[in-house]
Amino acid sequence: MERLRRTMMFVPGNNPAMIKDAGIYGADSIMFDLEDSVSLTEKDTARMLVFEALQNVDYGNSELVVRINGLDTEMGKADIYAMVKAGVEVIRLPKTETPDDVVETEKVIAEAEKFFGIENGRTHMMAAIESAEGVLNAPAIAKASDRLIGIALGAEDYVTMMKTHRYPDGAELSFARNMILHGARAAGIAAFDTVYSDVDNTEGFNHEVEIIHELGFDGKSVINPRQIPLVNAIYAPSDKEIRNAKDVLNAIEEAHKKGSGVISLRGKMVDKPVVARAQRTMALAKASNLVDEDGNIYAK
Ligand SMILES: CC(=O)SCCNC(=O)CCNC(=O)[C@H](O)C(C)(C)COP(=O)(O)OP(=O)(O)OC[C@H]1O[C@@H](n2cnc3c(N)ncnc32)[C@H](O)[C@@H]1OP(=O)(O)O
Ligand SMILES: O=C([O-])CC(=O)C(=O)O
Ligand SMILES: [Mg+2]
Repeated sequence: MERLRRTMMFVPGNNPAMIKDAGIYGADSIMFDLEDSVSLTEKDTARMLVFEALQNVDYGNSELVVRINGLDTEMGKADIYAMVKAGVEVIRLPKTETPDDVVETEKVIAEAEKFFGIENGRTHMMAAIESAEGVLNAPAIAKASDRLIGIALGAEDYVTMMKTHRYPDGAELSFARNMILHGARAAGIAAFDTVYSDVDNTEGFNHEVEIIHELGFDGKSVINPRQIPLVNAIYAPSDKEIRNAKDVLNAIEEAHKKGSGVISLRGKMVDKPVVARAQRTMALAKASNLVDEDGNIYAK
């Protein structure tokens, strides 16, 4: 089963208190930031703090990601070398415009792995897409490296360069979201939605999460621990969905025993894609602590 990445929490790389406690909120992925939440004068300090944390702090099961500065800045190469040395799981490339940006970054990552005697390919990557050119290149970016685990929308930069801003209905992001989602799915990797900056606006946040959940995004970048349970609640399957998924899995097992790959359940056809969706529902239910090992719903 693929790794669950419903929430990826940004943590400013120059904030020791946030870095220290980032593991206690249950984010699927923690993303330490060396880029736009860190001022130029703090870049070296942030790189050092994140390096130390990656080596010394236990973040449990959370996946560890670092957003580096791009290679078009003077920090990019030093960020990559330090994070590879520290053993980061995923390097997030910001403001990706072209597949070449991914390839160039991968080259430096591979160099760094060789330099530190680390197994080639151990450091994974993800690419954030934050401009018109990046959006138009999303399918090619998603296929630019085997190291990529996913691509993500960076909507704050994107709407700025598109000469608009964020609206409650998300119409301004519709094309970018669809390009990124299709690019990711065509490449067989994950798709992540962008941050929602209005931290106190729970209703607006929930509305946005409903939209991206319906579209099929794997998850969303978050900027505050309060946003994590809200995403998880929307991504958690309902009791009805869980019961139906269990019935589907039981029905297909019966069908397989009879040598068939298709069966009817309450008048609806059950076949391979329906089974795959049921398996995903059960995995989400387990990750959300809604069912036991056998898939039985816990009493509430
Ligand atoms: C466009 C972009 O590039 S977005 C990506 C870059 N931006 C970021 O990384 C911003 C990250 N988020 C933050 O800095 C903050 O959450 C803010 C500024 C948005 C809001 O700050 P606050 O209102 O002070 O947050 P809040 O009061 O909810 O904090 C509650 C607790 O959560 C902690 N916390 C808040 N955000 C984070 C975070 N992102 N990571 C880890 N811990 C956090 C706080 O330290 C605080 O801990 P405490 O109770 O032990 O003191
Ligand atoms: O990637 C994100 O969601 C945050 C970001 O940098 C942006 O929106 O510009
Ligand atoms: Mg950005």
